[in-house]
Amino acid sequence: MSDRRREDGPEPSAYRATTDAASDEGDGATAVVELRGVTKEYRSASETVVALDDVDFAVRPGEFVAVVGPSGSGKSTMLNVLGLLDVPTHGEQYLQGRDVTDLTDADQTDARKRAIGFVFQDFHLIPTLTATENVELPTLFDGGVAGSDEDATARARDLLSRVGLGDRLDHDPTQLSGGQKQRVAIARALVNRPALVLADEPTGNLDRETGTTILEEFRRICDDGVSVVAVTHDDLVTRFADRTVELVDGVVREREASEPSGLATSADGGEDETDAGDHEDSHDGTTDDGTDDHGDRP
Ligand SMILES: Nc1ncnc2c1ncn2[C@@H]1O[C@H](COP(=O)(O)OP(=O)(O)OP(=O)(O)O)[C@@H](O)[C@H]1O
Repeated sequence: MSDRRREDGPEPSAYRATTDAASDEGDGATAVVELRGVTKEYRSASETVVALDDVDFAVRPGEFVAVVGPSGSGKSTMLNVLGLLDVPTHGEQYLQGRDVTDLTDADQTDARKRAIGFVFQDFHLIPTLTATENVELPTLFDGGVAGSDEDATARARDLLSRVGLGDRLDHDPTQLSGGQKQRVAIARALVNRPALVLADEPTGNLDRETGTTILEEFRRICDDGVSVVAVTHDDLVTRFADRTVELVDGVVREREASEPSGLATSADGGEDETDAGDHEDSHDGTTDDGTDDHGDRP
């Protein structure tokens, strides 16, 4: 979590609304989302696959958590459950302190729209809409920004400016680079002021340098109190995350900070020269030499 945010106190968030009172885990921290003893089984006539096996997992406000693990270990299943896109077979789930385990489909959709934004590997932008229209899209189904009477177009433009695309507002996705498309997708994920952003391989289609700019964007989001959970095979993501959890055969375990990742190194196979170390030790918006690495963006 950001030291800067703690020092600065409760500034109004540029990205998200104040959340409802959520459960206190006993250490003063509030879980944005929590799984308690969650098991997810896929049953067919011939077999039952246990994709998640008695998983306990909680994310605090402003925390950036990377979820890694081998193919088939349950990462996508966990992201779908966290995003209220799939329901646990057993166990309990809380969103901002509210028990969402047994919500109706309609209530689940409502909770998802109000609290969760999604970012995908292949951006999922509508090619015939401008960047601004793509960001506005989630608000169109709800008659505006969730829980607010804010003008959706103005909010979309503001968010695009915040992610460095103030000069690309009316471009369509075919006129944008991969990194720019992903930043549009991040702005879209933030439009309804979510407490939680779920990202599925957010750097998967990006080169290392562009991936770094996207991860810096996630860090800025977290600095503003929004939590990010990213499923990834990319070692770079784990370097920017506050912590990494590993799934193996549906069982989750926390990875120690000192533990080697075991993931692939740089995309070109060479030695890793990323500046992510600046972020590992200091999530406060400054690099080790004290310069501001946030540019003039929030
Ligand atoms: N709809 C489904 N029906 C049956 N089995 C499923 C379904 N979805 C996933 N599974 C199984 O659940 C297990 C976990 O799958 P999941 O997609 O969550 O893994 P993953 O870690 O995301 O894999 P990858 O890294 O390859 O995307 C796998 O054994 C998979 O075959």
